[in-house]
Amino acid sequence: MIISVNGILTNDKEAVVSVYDHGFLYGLGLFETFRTYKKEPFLLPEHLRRLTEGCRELGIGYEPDLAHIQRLIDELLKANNLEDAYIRYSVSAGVDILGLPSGVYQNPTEIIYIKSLPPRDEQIYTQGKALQLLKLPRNTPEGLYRFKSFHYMNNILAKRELQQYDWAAGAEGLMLTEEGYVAEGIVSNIFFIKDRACYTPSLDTGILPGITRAYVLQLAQQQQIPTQGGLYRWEDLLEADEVFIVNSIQEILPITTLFTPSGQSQAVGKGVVGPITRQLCELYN
Ligand SMILES: C=C(O[C@@H]1C=C(C(=O)O)C=C[C@H]1N)C(=O)O
Ligand SMILES: Cc1ncc(COP(=O)(O)O)c(C=O)c1O
Repeated sequence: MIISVNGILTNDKEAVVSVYDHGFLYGLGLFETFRTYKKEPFLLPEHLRRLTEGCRELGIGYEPDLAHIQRLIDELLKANNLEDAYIRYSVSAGVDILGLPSGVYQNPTEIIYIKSLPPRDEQIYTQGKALQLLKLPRNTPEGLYRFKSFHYMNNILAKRELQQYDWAAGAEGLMLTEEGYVAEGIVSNIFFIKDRACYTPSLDTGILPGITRAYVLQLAQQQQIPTQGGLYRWEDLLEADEVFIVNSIQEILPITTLFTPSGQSQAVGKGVVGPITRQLCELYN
């Protein structure tokens, strides 16, 4: 694939970063993952805003420029002959001393990855996916709130646990906080519907403030569906009428089966994709 490294289109097999890049040395980097629809990146300003705020907090001297990124995305789509693509826009802190930094990172490394998207599985929107409760708790954020940082060890350990559950092939893994509150999926935020109201874990649980989470909350509010962020337990999902998960690549994914770590399973509501989930899926994008 052709990717962009500091604005230069590069064959991904030849792209290199320094061993002194603090993204490599200390995981000090942020990224945004989003998709394009017929060459148009979806919710790009919102992604750039989250990236800007993270760079500011971490002292990475980098300010995303919408026109610059849009131009690079256009070039990458053309170079890779794609229209609907998975884009990962990464900014690492860049080269600095061997040791923790003391000031602002002045030479960040900007990398834009691109890959094709898997074919859309229409069955998910009729039959739904499974959600596997994991034993591994969600770690606490790096700072006062969670960055979309390179630090995905907790997520990767969660995926390794998920792979132990033979019955959960294709499921998303769900992590709880240390206190036992519903947090988020390995790569998704979660919602549930009860008595026609829409609930999602509060950002106070330390979850990623997902771009799609915010967008879906807006969609629900525009449809006069009551929404609430709060502290919820696994039992709330067991008693829910509908459950779905969201992220910028997979959009809104209905959940119709819940699994515990012991393999016990339960259908969500009537065991079919619920009406509000269907309504939000139809409204998405
Ligand atoms: C982990 C990445 O991005 C996340 C993964 C997905 C996905 O697999 O569907 C979607 C968006 C992000 N939550 C990444 O490395 O791009
Ligand atoms: C842990 C986690 N939560 C939530 C999300 C969804 O975030 P977004 O809607 O910004 O893609 C992701 C996706 O990157 C994620 O990795």
